[in-house]
Amino acid sequence: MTPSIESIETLLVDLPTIRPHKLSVATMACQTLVIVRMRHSDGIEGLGEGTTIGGLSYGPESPESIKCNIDAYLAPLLIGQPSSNLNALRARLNRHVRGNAIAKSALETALLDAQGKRLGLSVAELLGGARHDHLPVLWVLASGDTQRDIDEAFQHLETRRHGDFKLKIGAKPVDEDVRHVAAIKAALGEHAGIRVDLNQAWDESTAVRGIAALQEAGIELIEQPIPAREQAGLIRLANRFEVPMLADEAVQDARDGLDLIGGGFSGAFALKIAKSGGPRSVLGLGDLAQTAGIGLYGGTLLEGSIGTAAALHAWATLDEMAWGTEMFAPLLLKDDIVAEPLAYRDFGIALPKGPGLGISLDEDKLRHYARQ
Ligand SMILES: O=C(O)C[C@H]1C=CC(=O)O1
Ligand SMILES: [Mn+2]
Repeated sequence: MTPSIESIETLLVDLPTIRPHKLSVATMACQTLVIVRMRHSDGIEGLGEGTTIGGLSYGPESPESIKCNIDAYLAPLLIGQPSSNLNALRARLNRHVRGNAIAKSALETALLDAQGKRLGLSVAELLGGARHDHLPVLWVLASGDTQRDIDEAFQHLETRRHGDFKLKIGAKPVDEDVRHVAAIKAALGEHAGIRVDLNQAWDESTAVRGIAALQEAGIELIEQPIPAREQAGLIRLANRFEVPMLADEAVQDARDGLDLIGGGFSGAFALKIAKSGGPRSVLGLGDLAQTAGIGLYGGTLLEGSIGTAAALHAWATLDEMAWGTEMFAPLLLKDDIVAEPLAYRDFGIALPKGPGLGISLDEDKLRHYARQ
């Protein structure tokens, strides 16, 4: 008998961060994971996860809306359906629910995890097979303090945990941000690549001034300097400067990718399972970018170990990513809810092995951190 989806449980899990994480849109002392436990009639459980950053400050979904919209709208569309046809289930969700890509990503992840466990295959194998079993991972310096960021960077270089760094800027006046970035770049010299992420903080004329100074300081990549909807502005900035632009919030899915490529964008794309609706859905944008010769970057919405593993399985199926990945968030959290933490070493992370995501829950930790 073909197995069917029996129940879908969602839990909000609050994990403290090891230090305040400061972005232009929010300062985080805690990350909330929306954990999905999807049970099937053959006794198999699939795990999924959705996250965002700072409640509603990053985008239109919050942890609470992800949970509520899964419980009220998405789960009822899946319960009772055959478990194994991911493409039919994706189409069903997209037909009846607009947007809500993070909620859909958590469900798509749980479906893939269950199917992998059922067939004895990893999620990467279900997606066509892994081309890499170790992916580079940078660290995000966002303590808000220049010297603390420099100390953090040297510590990660010495222990060979991270070799490149991304700086979160845009909350302070341009000149102050540029001084902060230039001081970190000067301290690290040629030891490490330094990129910045503005999270849409600047308008275009501020961006022209700021990027000129960042280029001069030796910064290698400028992520989402201006608002997501200003795609034409991002294309102009990419054409104006030698330092490449990385589209993040501006490129949610393949449709956005097509618009940017069609408009002559010459920078790189940040992929995120959360933006595109899951580890299978994100590959549409990945394939489009690779066809168009656009460099890729494996992005995160600061997922915990389950969401991070899901993204790694997707990234592993692609050609080598020109800009590596930022799948560091489990290390930003003080504790974990999985039995075996992900293995970070040699400036990167190992693709988890075993069927499905290759991840299992620590039930005690989950109970401890789950919101009542
Ligand atoms: O890139 C983003 O916009 C979101 C995220 C990724 C790293 C981080 O610290 O925040
Ligand atoms: Mn970003």
